[in-house]
Amino acid sequence: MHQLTLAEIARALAAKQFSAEELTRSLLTRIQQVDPQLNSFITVTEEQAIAQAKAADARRASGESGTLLGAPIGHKDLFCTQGIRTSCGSKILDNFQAPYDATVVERLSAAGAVSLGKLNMDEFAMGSANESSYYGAVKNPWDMSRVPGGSSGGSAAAVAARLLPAATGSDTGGSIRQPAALTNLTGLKPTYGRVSRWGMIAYASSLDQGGPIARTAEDCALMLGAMAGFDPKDSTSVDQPLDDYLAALEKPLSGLRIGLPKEYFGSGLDAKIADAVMAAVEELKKLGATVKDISLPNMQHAIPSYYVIAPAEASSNLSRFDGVRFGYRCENPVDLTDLYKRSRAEGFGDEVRRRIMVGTYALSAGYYDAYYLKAQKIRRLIKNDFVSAFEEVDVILGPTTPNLAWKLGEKNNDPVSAYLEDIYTITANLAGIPGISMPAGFIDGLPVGVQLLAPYFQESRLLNVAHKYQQVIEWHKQAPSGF
Ligand SMILES: NC(=O)C[C@H](N)C(=O)O
Repeated sequence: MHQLTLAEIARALAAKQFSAEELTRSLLTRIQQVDPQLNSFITVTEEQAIAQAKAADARRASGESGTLLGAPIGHKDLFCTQGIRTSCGSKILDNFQAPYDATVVERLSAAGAVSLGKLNMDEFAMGSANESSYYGAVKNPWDMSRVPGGSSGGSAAAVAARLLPAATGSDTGGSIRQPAALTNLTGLKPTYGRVSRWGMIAYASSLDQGGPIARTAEDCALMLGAMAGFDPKDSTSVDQPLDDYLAALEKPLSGLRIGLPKEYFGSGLDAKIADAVMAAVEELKKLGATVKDISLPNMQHAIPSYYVIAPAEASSNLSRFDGVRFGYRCENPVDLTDLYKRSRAEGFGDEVRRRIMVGTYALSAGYYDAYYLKAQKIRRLIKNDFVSAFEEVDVILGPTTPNLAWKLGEKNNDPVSAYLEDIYTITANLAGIPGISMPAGFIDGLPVGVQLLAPYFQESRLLNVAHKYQQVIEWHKQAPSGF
């Protein structure tokens, strides 16, 4: 059962090959057996999952038939879940139980999805390796001595290891696409504003966006259909009609114009990854696509501007964790200042503290214009690059990451080298456009991802291209050995 995709599960449940309860119980047993080595879950919600599965079976018995009815999923542990710990991978929220469900959680459960638990992540989504979690590093099922990517590393590892067919993630600078690439999965970052951020703990509010991680584009379409849509509770949510993501999957690719930005193939890219990416381009050409060389001239400024904007927004967002209102409080504070200082110093990990300090500095009087404002101006230039590129092409294609999954601990003493791993993904967040990563082969047994970017609100186009590609290649069907 654990090898089935969401779409296959939907068919099997409809054909009564097994019940949602049977499926849920079998996956819960598998999680119990397999996850201790991987560490992909922070909290397994066994009782709630069985109750939800029983409810899904009852709904089906009374005539309902939604595609996600009874489908097992997991949530990145930054989506608030009522009465269940939502830790954000941090000690400071280790004791936090949200009083409400995030809109994404609510929508998926209304569709009948069964949540098996909360998935590990980099602390406050800050990281590309899932090593900054208070709950320990997550392992990559393709090589247990390597990282699964981050910050949605628990979501990626759990889906790659067939503990779950799909999971939610969030992407501020690549956190859905990069772990998907490093674990042979398909991960979609929707347009900024497409998926509600209500109840998704904020890291960098002008960049954060929730989205799905699954094995196939078809499954991402199923998930997105339930997750996306206008939410009056999120002021950045966009009131625009949803596409029929499933119907769009089958559109032929003849005439599709693909842009290959020269900046995505420059120095810093592993040559073998470049070859795998070009092999994917050849497959897409066979399906009728045409290819054009393009340029995104301001891409070189993306990392520096992101690493000003994201920490600046984080320093503001994370000021609410003060030891007073909720979360961790230090023992025996001598006065209020001591309470703030020690609760935050003891509650946050190194990477989060580093970013709060960088962000606070960037926003401080006298430096705002020099850093934050300048970074915002660069951001506009990056956006304009995409707008002009999309006048000539329908999608932009390149590698998702410059390197393969690295060894656990390898970049711990060099945060900048980890920041550089986001080079190809960050621009989509700065511009707000959607992006997808899809499996495109292996190098020395490690997965390679190809990234596709599209104009605003064209998630259906991305899912369509990835789906058509997945019908002619087999990469996404490969499972890590032993799983
Ligand atoms: N959250 C993300 O999208 C990951 C990115 N590597 C960051 O640390 O900001």
